[in-house]
Amino acid sequence: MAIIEVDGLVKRYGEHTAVNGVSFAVEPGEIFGILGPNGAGKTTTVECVEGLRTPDGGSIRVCGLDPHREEGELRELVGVQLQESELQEKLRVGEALELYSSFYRDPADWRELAGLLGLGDKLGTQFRRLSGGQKQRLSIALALLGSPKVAVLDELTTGLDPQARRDVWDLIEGIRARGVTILLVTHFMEEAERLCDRLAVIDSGRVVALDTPAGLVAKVDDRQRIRFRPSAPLDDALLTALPEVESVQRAGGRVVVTGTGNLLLAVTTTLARNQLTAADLRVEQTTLDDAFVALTGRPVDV
Ligand SMILES: Nc1ncnc2c1ncn2[C@@H]1O[C@H](COP(=O)(O)OP(=O)(O)OP(=O)(O)O)[C@@H](O)[C@H]1O
Repeated sequence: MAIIEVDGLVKRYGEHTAVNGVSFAVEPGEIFGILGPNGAGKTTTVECVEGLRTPDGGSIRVCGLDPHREEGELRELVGVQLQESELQEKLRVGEALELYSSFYRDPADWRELAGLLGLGDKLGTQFRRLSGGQKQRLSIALALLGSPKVAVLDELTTGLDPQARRDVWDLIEGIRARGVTILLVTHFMEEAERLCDRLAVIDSGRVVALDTPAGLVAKVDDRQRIRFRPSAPLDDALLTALPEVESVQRAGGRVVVTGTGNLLLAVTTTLARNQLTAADLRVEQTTLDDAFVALTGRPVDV
């Protein structure tokens, strides 16, 4: 049974419909991503899931509870990542963890959690003295203090350098391995591809696609492109005769073959049969970026 069920969610701000019939279901133990351009309605959707906003239509169940009506009970089951601005600059890491753990009936051991998140030697450090990555890890620790079944993480790695971002990804995978279901809002294709089991792409308040990262890419385009330099002049007809090949072009001394299926095997076998080899061979496939542009009509804004 799904641990999060969102069915036909509608949320309006005055005349503006920010979320217009969003539906998705998250299975226990999944990392489920919500991806979309700026203003698509991602944050509004997860704020409704967290019980922070009242929907204007549709229904939501999280661990079987209605987040709006049963917010008190939900607090014990759902961990929400705090925004940076919500923590006092002078609060020390240990104080913040102790304070926030007092909000839960059955909190996790905050010292152990700090160790797990690499903050064990920062307990006496004021929030304002932490690096971006440390602040982010603290906000994740705070989201996990109540030993939640579900963690909702919004723009998890925005503002982090590539190494800190990768460290946070490893951390999230570790948290999932402990059985926590994760609902993740993200702008980053690499993050979505690396972390998420499934993704809902939201655009203008609607789900435009819902699939695994690989499924989204395949839905949009399963074509591949191979580039190489042939070891001797090549007759294009050898390649265009192959059922896998759609087109053969030349670019800067290279042959560019576009096609589907097991294109690489078909092309390399044909070359070998004709005593040719391919130098500088590169295979390019449609990426999640390409899929996002095809689905929403625009590149993702960072
Ligand atoms: N409190 C609010 N009052 C009025 N309009 C709002 C409010 N919060 C969000 N909106 C509007 O609702 C739409 C959806 O906003 P939301 O923050 O959910 O999008 P988002 O996909 O999370 O965007 P971003 O990636 O920029 O954070 C936007 O047009 C936004 O301007």
